[in-house]
Amino acid sequence: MLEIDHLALDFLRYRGLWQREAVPCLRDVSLSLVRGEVHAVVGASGAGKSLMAQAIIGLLPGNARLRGELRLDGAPLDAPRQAALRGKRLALIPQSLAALDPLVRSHRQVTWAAQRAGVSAPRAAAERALTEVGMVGDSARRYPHQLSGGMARRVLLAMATAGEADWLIADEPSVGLDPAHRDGVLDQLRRLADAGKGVLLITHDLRHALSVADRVTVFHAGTTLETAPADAFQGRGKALASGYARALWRALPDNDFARPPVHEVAPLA
Ligand SMILES: Nc1ncnc2c1ncn2[C@@H]1O[C@H](COP(=O)(O)OP(=O)(O)OP(=O)(O)O)[C@@H](O)[C@H]1O
Ligand code: NI
Repeated sequence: MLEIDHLALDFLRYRGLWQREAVPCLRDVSLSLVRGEVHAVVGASGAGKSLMAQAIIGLLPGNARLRGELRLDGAPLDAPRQAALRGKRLALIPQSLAALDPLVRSHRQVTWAAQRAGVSAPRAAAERALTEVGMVGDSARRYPHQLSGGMARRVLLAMATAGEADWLIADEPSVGLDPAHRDGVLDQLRRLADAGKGVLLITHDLRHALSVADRVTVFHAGTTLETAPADAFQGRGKALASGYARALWRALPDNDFARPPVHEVAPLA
């Protein structure tokens, strides 16, 4: 089990020449991932979802101050353990396409990821991972600048899966993809969970989350408001505990199409 327990995060920044102040970005984030599940985290832009992903994997900027606790299989997931497990047992599909190395062909980057993870036949693992995301033949040999945004995102997914990690943190893995490829990516995450991996799917799109997730955590202004089973999102949302989660659900076109709750987002104090 991968547990995130009351995580809070501030950024330290200079105010004037001498004074430093802490800018809060995560206030209270708790959720637990289990193997075999797709756990979606849904929330508006700027809510802190990517910071949570970076905190789990241990790749926060140096001026970040983190509180709270991360645990993996009951033991603290501290910085040395994150460094030891990153890319091996714990993989991230980053939100930013800039994570690709501009000077290296796609298939080589995927092979390196498999090598770093220590799999026994990295080339074959890379080939499999690229085929799985539909990058075959010439397209897999391109440099990042020769890829479309959606292709680059699929290469990042292949890099994360080539190492056969047990836990996969997918930060907006289907953004910018056409519907067929988007569904392909979501199906793949589902299959990985069905094969016993733990998958955290970060997305701002509740509909996409509900199409694959077992459980959904609703994230708002640096706080996890509630975690609900996917089937709690039905009807008028009476099974949901928070007004914000209900509002997100009812804002979907198939429901009331109520005004999206984005205007109600309170600034972080
Ligand atoms: N390195 C940083 N230094 C200072 N503030 C940061 C830094 N990274 C992120 N933030 C701030 O933290 C907040 C949360 O950012 P984050 O990227 O986690 O949001 P998000 O929920 O992933 O949004 P999106 O859906 O747009 O990806 C934002 O207000 C952002 O400006
Ligand atoms: Ni993000």
